[in-house]
Amino acid sequence: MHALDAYELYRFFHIGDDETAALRGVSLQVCAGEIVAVTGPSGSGKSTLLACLTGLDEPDGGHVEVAGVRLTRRSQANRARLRRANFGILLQSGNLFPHLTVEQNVRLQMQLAGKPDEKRIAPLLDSVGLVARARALPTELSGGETARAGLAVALACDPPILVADEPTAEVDRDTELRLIAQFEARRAAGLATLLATHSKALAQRADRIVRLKDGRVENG
Ligand SMILES: Nc1ncnc2c1ncn2[C@@H]1O[C@H](COP(=O)(O)OP(=O)(O)OP(=O)(O)O)[C@@H](O)[C@H]1O
Repeated sequence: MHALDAYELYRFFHIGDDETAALRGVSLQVCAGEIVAVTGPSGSGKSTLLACLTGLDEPDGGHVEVAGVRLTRRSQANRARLRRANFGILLQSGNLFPHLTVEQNVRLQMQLAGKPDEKRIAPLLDSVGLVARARALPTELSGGETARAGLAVALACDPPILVADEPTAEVDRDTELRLIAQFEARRAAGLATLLATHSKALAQRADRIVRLKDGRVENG
């Protein structure tokens, strides 16, 4: 059984009379212990795909299964329950509460999942290179630091599936290597990781690359 399965996803956006087909029949699978990179030019549908895969957006066609359970076409509450149980999510819209520090955001995420673990917070922040910024508020972070703080929140409960949009955006080479090590540790632990990225270095370390172009998988 796959950790994550998407079948023939379609997503259309309408603005006035204009229609954008953001996803046009995208299928993909991610197994436990696998890192999959989604690449493609700006506007090819990566973020839309990640939102549909995590149930934050509803595809217009096709469906998504998480650990063999259908996620699509369920109530918001059911989707939220499945999301909480299965995913750690970092999307471009961000996942940080603005009035809480980085450390407090991570702690809250653990508490919400019913898995408080004070001892894990410092090592987790260290693994994303943010120990020195633990007490900073999101408004005090750079773009790259914000992405890494969001990644720490997404990783807080060792989710079975990590879905991250541009997790290494705006980071230097050393920090990127540190984040790659984090994803590889997930692979070794048998956890699934799906990353949308423009980074060649990151994509090269994935087990598989899914290339999107104009809402379709190019190499499927
Ligand atoms: N809420 C929306 N309303 C209208 N159009 C949208 C919406 N979200 C995405 N789109 C359009 O759908 C297409 C795919 O967008 P998407 O953000 O998924 O691409 P992307 O590959 O993630 O791009 P980037 O690499 O720049 O983040 C684009 O043409 C975009 O303009």
